[in-house]
Amino acid sequence: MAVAELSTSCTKTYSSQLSLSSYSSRFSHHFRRSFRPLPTTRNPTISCSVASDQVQTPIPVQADDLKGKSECYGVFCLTYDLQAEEETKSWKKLINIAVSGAAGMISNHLLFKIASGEVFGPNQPVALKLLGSERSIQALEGVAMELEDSLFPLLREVSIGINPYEVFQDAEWALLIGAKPRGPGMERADLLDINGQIFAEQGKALNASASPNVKVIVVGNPCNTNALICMKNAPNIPAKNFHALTRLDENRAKCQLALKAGVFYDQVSNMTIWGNHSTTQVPDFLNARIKGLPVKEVIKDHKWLEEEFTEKVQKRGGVLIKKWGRSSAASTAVSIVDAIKSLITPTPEGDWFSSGVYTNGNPYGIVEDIVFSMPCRSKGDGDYELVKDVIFDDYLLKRIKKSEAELLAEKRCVAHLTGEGIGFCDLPEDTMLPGEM
Ligand SMILES: NC(=O)C1=CN([C@@H]2O[C@H](COP(=O)(O)OP(=O)(O)OC[C@H]3O[C@@H](n4cnc5c(N)ncnc54)[C@H](OP(=O)(O)O)[C@@H]3O)[C@@H](O)[C@H]2O)C=CC1
Ligand SMILES: O=C([O-])CC(=O)C(=O)O
Repeated sequence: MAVAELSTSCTKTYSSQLSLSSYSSRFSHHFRRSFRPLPTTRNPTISCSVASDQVQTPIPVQADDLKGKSECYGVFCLTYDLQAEEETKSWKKLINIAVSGAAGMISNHLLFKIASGEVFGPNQPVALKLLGSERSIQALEGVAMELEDSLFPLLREVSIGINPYEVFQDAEWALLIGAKPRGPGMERADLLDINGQIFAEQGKALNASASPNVKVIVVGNPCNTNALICMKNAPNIPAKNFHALTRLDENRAKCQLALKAGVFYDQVSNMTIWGNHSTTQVPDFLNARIKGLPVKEVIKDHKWLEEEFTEKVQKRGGVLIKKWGRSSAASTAVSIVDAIKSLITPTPEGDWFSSGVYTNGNPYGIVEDIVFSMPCRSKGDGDYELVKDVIFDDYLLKRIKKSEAELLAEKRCVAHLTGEGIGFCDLPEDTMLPGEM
């Protein structure tokens, strides 16, 4: 089946039959310019273990070694018996955390938080499994060196590799951050396809290699649809385990409400972001609370809520890029930590958190079979339930519908990557990431 570009600039069809190489060679010039097929053969992972009772000489790994060998890295080649030490023998079983885009900006903040114990707790040793690419492998070694030099007691294994099937082996958490940023002149449809290929491949790899109950948080944009693609390519993993990160949007919304109300942001609760991590997202001021009161009772300027507040949250990422010259990385890492903690800690009574999750069985009438940000509660077991007691008004429903329509259009656009036929892109003109303006 041939790929055909249709007449308008944001309308394309894609076939699920094409291999990556035939796809890239037959597609339009900017795909050819920027497309990099993922490795299809298994490349070695560098496994770095400090969890058994042997002691080995550290051998630094050179980038060139990666193709042929599997070696541990520096201090992580040393091995220890955790049971032999008084301090470590009460620790929990080591958990495996896979991170893609591990040499990127967000990961540069996140990895050190995880390794420090800030995320999973002071008795939880962690293994970091870092996924890079041929492009980033040197940088990934630099990251591993910084992890070494940080002397984190809880960091017991580090592995780096460029093959997701190997890096995701036995992963209990997969934090999928790596994705191509949208470049000048690139259509959203192109971005959906390029990044969708990455997430289809990583879904397959998770399906084949990860722990069957792995929790997956997709950060790389467009994260809702990437999460859907990943999920569809991983049929052995429960659909409920896939999240698209909208926690940064929730945090941004809480901050703006606190600022307007003149309170500290810990007074803002029940903050839902509905929908897509894009400029159609809906920060819900109808159900949110300030000091336990409905926001609309505290902030009387409802026009501000509907217009300024909503737009501020939707476009916060773009404003930040203009100031900083790059997209939010530190606050995104913090929000990933928040998202994980929300799943491994019981949600405070009466409160909830937002996450982009699979819509099947949702109680709000949102169309099924998409990944949509909704209010969730957790018992702290890694799972969540959707919150039932939320209210809607016409404004909220209308906005939710718009985000839903956008996600349905994105889904049609990636049908070739979800096993649902030929992708057809008829995206709304104003479809944007929060970082774009
Ligand atoms: N959901 C959310 O709230 C937010 C999401 N984001 C998204 O997170 C993602 C990562 O952001 P950030 O860490 O700042 O980005 P960086 O540019 O610093 O890192 C991105 C990583 O993606 C990888 N990548 C995968 N494919 C490609 C490709 N074709 N071209 C270039 N790089 C590629 C690269 O790693 P490698 O070479 O190892 O594959 C790179 O290190 C982006 O998609 C961004 O839009 C950002 C902020 C908030
Ligand atoms: O558009 C981007 O890459 C940044 C982003 O998602 C955000 O800041 O919310």
